[in-house]
This record gives sequence, structure tokens and C-alpha cells, in this order.
Amino acid sequence: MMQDRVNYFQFDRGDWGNFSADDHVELTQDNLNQIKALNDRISLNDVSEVYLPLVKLIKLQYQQYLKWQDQKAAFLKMPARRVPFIIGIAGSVAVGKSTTARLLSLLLNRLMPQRNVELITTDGFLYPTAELKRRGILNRKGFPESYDMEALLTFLNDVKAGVDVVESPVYSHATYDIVPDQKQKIVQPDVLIVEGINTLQLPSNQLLYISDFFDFSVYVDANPELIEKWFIERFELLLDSAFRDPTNYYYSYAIGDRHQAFKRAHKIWQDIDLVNLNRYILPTRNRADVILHKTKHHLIDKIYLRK
Ligand SMILES: Nc1ncnc2c1ncn2[C@@H]1O[C@H](COP(=O)(O)OP(=O)(O)OP(=O)(O)O)[C@@H](O)[C@H]1O
Ligand SMILES: CC(C)(CO)[C@@H](O)C(=O)NCCC(=O)O
Repeated sequence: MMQDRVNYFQFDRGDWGNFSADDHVELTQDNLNQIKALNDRISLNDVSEVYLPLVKLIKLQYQQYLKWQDQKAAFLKMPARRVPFIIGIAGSVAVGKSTTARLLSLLLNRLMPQRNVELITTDGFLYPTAELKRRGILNRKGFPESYDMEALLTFLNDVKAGVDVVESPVYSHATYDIVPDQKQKIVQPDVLIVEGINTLQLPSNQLLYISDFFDFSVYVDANPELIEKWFIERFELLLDSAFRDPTNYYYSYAIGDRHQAFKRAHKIWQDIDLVNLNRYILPTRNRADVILHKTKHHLIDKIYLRK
């Protein structure tokens, strides 16, 4: 069997951090405040030693991509047009994909202020709870069959085709469901970041691979025992914000027996999200261009770059 991560350069964070030393992108206090507002536990060392070199690498690939799009258009004697560059972020439930995605979006905006960087999550393409129930797969939420992959493919295809306004459905962790009648509008992005557990997955019965739409991909990786801890910590945050809101999915947990609530959260992790990780998410790790490996406290200790 082919060894895992055989086709990657591996770097410790110290070595990786050197790659941005030559032309340093300074972050202003304002940028740092924005980053802290995004997630107050984020390590600013990670930002400068891991994420800044990463966004510089992505910028290089993006410039290459723009050149290639122009050359292609010239070759085909077609007018040049904006073809959005799409970045996929994959990894387990609760590993920190959305935090990574928002951080990349913020830093790419900082590095390329004239470019429009947009961000969506594939959570929006989950079937609504009622539909999951109808299909009898409520306990398989997050598994490949729980997403409307055709809608996601159409969405990505429309973005690449340059459709003026493309709409994505919206998912809420608070209601644990798709938000009815709400859409996120994506208007002519230069760069679109798509974050979700299924971004590197193979289709079950479609003709297209969603990963074919990605021009760059990142997998956020960590030991499942750590991810479980982060899952439980996030559960606690969700509980604490649910107290005063009976419409919140976590309300009954929040006002009920706390010990029972945590027992249930552990069970959800073991029976659903961990199974999903092992069966459907982890096998896609080796398709990513970059793997960010995290240790305790979300600190990134190793970076893998596809050769
Ligand atoms: N770099 C980080 N530093 C500190 N805490 C983090 C970091 N990234 C994520 N977290 C915390 O870990 C938990 C999970 O993060 P997040 O919600 O970003 O995960 P996710 O992978 O997007 O999950 P899901 O797929 O379920 O939406 C959250 O409580 C978040 O605050
Ligand atoms: C919405 C997903 C699928 C992915 O973000 C996940 O957070 C989820 O809800 N999983 C189902 C099991 C659970 O409640 O964690």
C-alpha cells in the first residue's frame, strides 16, 4: 500500500516560517485586532509563522493561474475574462476549518487589497433537517449522502462560468438547520474560498468531481482525540449561547442536566462525526495541496506541501 503523505515536502513550523522572511508582509494592529475578533484564542505566532507564508504561496499560484487564464483566452481568440480562483478547505468536523478559512480570507484581502475574496461553507448545501428525516439519514448528517451535491456542483460551475450573482443556501449551527429563505450572494469574486468537510470527496453518482473546481486546496489535520476535545469545547460554547433562546437547537441541552448534555455530545462525536472522519474525510487528505497539522491548543506544528 502506498505510504501516507509520500508525495509531500514536510516542514516544521520553524523552517516553514523562514519562507516569508525575504519580503515581509507586516500586519497592522488593526489587522491583528480583526484576527483576534475572529477567534480570540488564535495564536498570533501561527498567523505570522504559518499563515503568512501560506498566503504568499497561494498568491504565487494565483498569479500563475491568472497568466494561464489569459494565455488560454488568447490561444482560443476569446476575450479575457475573470475566472475566479477557487480554494478548498477540508478536514474533520470541529477541526477549525472555518477559522482557517476566515483567516485566509482576511490575509488574502490584506495581501491583495484590490481583489475581491469571498468565502462560503458547504454546510449550506446540507439537506434541511426535514429532508434528512424524510430520507431517514438524520443520524448521518455530514456524510456524503446528506449533501445536495448537485446543487453544490451547479453553484461552483456558475461561479467559474462568471455568472454575475451566485447564491448559496445558508446553514446555522444555532438552529442546526438550513435557514429558510436566506441566501448568501456571491458577486463576481476574484478568489472564492470554499470550506467544508466534503470539499475533497469523490462524487457518489455525479459526473463531476467537486475537487475539479479547486485551484488550490488545504486539509486541516489533527489527532482525532484532540478534535473530540475541540468538538466538546465548541459544544460548550454553543450551550452557553443558547440559554436565553428557546428557538436555539441547544436550548433543551442548555437548561437541562449538564452532565447528560456532555454525555450526549460525546456520543454524537463517537457515533457520527468520528465515523464520518474515518470513513469519508481522512481518506481525502492526500488530495490536498497543503496539509496543516495541528497539535494541542490548535497550534500548527507541521506543514506538508505537495511536491
Ligand atoms: N486556530 C484556532 N485557535 C484557537 N481555537 C480555534 C482555532 N480554530 C478553531 N478553534 C476553535 O475550535 C472549534 C472548532 O472550530 P471551527 O468551528 O472553526 O471548526 P470547523 O472545522 O469549521 O467545524 P464545522 O465543520 O463543524 O463547522 C471552535 O470552538 C473554535 O473556536
Ligand atoms: C454541520 C456539520 C455536518 C458540519 O459542519 C456538523 O457540524 C454536524 O452537524 N454534524 C452532525 C453531528 C453533530 O451534531 O455534530
